[in-house]
This record gives sequence, structure tokens and C-alpha cells, in this order.
Amino acid sequence: MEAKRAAAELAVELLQDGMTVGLGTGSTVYYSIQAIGRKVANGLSIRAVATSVRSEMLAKELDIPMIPFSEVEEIDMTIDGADEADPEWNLIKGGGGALLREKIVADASKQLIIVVDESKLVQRLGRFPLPVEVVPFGFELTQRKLRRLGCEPKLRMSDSQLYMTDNGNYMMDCEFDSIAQPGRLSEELHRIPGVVEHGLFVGMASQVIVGRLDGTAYTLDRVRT
Ligand SMILES: O=C[C@H](O)[C@H](O)[C@H](O)COP(=O)(O)O
Repeated sequence: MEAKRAAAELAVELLQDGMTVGLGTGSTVYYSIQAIGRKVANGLSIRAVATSVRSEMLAKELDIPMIPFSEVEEIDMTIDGADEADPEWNLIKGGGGALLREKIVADASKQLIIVVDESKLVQRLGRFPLPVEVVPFGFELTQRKLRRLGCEPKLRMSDSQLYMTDNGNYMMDCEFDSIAQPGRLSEELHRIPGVVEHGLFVGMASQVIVGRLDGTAYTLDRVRT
């Protein structure tokens, strides 16, 4: 908890007056949204868009000024979590089910700041099952096509019900041994018609902030290949 909070709060220090801010989703960004709420109460002037219904509700409770995504042309900075980050700052996201809106918001953002604790750092992506959002129509066929990419795709459940995203889609959690070429896998996933979006964020992060258990945080050095 202290590690998540440390990363989340350090990221919020990057915000400046006048910014349009993207609010990510998850238990790490929760602390960022809380910290933004405190800064807004103390006079920080920003407007925000959320990547999920639950982040939007939290932001509204904290009186963070929200604008509809339809009114946004460009987002200055988005703060979001991740399930894994590799040394090149490639990510797996979507453990909390919000990957589609997160990717749309990240793509519209000048800067994507990722906040994680040290347990999320990996040398190679794939230990965490890759979330893939699929349309309900023909999901069995989509599942078979995903399996042909070398993974075991499991339909996500929640309280014994099929998990449904904020967008009315299903989620397949795809277990790979490891992901050697995230960029290539991303392209292959996009070729499957039933796939709406997947949780690989390749080359999108502008910074990865890592929290330690002792409550300190640092920016991960980026290895370029
Ligand atoms: O769909 C959810 C998001 O991608 C989250 O940012 C990600 O799962 C990390 O969440 P947490 O900070 O709770 O580990």
C-alpha cells in the first residue's frame, strides 16, 4: 500500500495549473486521484476526464472538475497504473477491466505517466495474463483464434457471472509463457475481428514511476533497444 501511494503521489507533483488531466483506473491510481482531490481543494486548477465509471465516481466525490471526453481535444497528462512494466516501458494493462478507455485516453494524451509498485517490474512481459477485450458476438470463435497465438485465453468471470466491461464487452485473460515481441503480438491481436482492444501498451508511456515499500518512489530508467 505504501509503495503504491508513494508512486501515485509523486506523479501528482507533475500536474500544473490549467492542465487537462486523464485519470486512470485501479488501486494505485486511487491514491493519485485522492491526492489530486486534495490539491484541487487547495487551489490547483485542472479539469479531468476518467477512464472508468469507478474513477469518475471517485473524482466527482472529491469535487475534481470533470469534463465529458467528447469535449476534449487533447489531454496534457494522464496518470494511470499498470499490471506489468518492462525495461523499455512497455506495459500490460487491463487487470481492472478498463484497458479500452485507458488506451483511448492514453492515445489522446501528450504525456502518459505510469504509477506502479516494484512487484510490477518484469524483464519480459507475460507473467501477468494479458487482458483482451472482445465483443460478445462469436466470442467462442475469438477465443479459438486467440489460442492459435500461443496462449490459453480464459473468459473473465466476476461473482460467478461473465465479467462485462464498461463498454458492454467480455474480457479474455490470455496466459502466455512470455511475450517476446509485444509490438508484433499487438498487430496480430488487432487482426482478429472479435478483438476490440488488448492490454499491451507498447511505446505509449512517457514515464514509469515506481514506488518502494519504504514509501519512496523513483522514475524507472528506460532501456532503449
Ligand atoms: O484495467 C485496469 C488498469 O489497467 C489498471 O491500471 C491496472 O490493472 C493496474 O491496477 P492496480 O493499480 O490496481 O494494480
